[in-house]
Amino acid sequence: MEVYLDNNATTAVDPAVYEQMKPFFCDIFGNPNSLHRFGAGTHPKMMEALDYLYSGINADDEDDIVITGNATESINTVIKGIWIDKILNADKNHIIVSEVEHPAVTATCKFLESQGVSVTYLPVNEEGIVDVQSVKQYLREDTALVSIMWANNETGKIFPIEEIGQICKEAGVLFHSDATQAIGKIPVDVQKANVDFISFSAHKFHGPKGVGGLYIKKGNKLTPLLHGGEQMGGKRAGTVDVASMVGMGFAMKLAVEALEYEATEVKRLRDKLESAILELPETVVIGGVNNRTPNTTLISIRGVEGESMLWDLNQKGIGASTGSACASEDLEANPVMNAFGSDSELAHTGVRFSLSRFNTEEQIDYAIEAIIGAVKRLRNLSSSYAYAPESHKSGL
Ligand SMILES: Cc1ncc(COP(=O)(O)O)c(CN[C@@H](CS)C(=O)O)c1O
Repeated sequence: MEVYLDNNATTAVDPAVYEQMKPFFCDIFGNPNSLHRFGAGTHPKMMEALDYLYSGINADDEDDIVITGNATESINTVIKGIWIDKILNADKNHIIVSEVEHPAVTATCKFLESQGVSVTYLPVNEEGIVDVQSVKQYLREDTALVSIMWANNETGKIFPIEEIGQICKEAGVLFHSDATQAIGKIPVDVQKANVDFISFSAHKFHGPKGVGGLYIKKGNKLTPLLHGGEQMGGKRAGTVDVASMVGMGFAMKLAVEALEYEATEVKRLRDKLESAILELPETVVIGGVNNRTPNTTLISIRGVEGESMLWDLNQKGIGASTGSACASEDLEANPVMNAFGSDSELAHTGVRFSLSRFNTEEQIDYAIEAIIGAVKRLRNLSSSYAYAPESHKSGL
């Protein structure tokens, strides 16, 4: 049996999404910017896709949603656009992010630091989220942007976006949230959250890889990352991938319709898997079990190297990860677990399981049996592991 439990890395395209995309490869193939019928033929479904995207995040008609290549591009567009507009060409020079952001945020901020920008990396508390008051505490006269993720890709922890948005609004500071791990898992309402920008990727909610979105609240202007043709009103040059845009829009529609299923059935299967693993001694959920996206659990299993566990599970047809896929290659300690203050040994023991609406009870039962067997086998093989209850910190 094959069981895919790495949906925070990427999801399968929903077959219904694929059906919507098919016509735009060989039949309705015109360039949307062409004035003739072959180009105009793409417009109805492109407009429908935008309607689905706007309603999916409760965007106002006067707001903008720019179709990008992925969340990484959307995030770079916001952070580098603010750098150009508010720092290089104005009097700001400070950005606030959390220390557990995705590398698309942190690496971009590191680049800006190399260009002389001051960046504050807010710590997370024992719950794994940023304290709202710490945002207020670090705001400065020259703060150009606050960028805090909506939900963490490794722990699933949900951040207090509405409260942070209110603080930024009152302070007159622009607020971006990386919503990549929120859309399709929990409700995302850009009006309630007081965000100026959000970023997202279609392949996180059963849309195609290689297409994403950037929400820009009305009244906000950003120097584009990509210059060229007049696509997206000049906000993102380059011929639009029509099939992917249509796919992303339809995936958003289906994802919003499935939020109730995520909150109930997907959560039930995640809890079943997690509870079975927590029956084992010296296991703990990183960040605790509250206030998370319904599909995600990051579990530390003392005495079991994350990579060894993944190899063992892969042999049994199960796909999971030790943390974000983009950090999988390096065998560094998990930065999110480091942020929790976990010791170096523990920081290598995290395994992330992230479910989707396509996982079944049978698959989870199979995975539980395989995981329990793998843990027992690997602990028996470990030269350093001996069950000593007093040695394991409860919680992280
Ligand atoms: C919160 C967050 N923000 C941005 C991205 C980047 O998405 P792209 O479609 O690659 O551009 C991701 C993708 N995180 C995957 C791959 S590294 C994970 O395994 O956690 C994300 O989780």
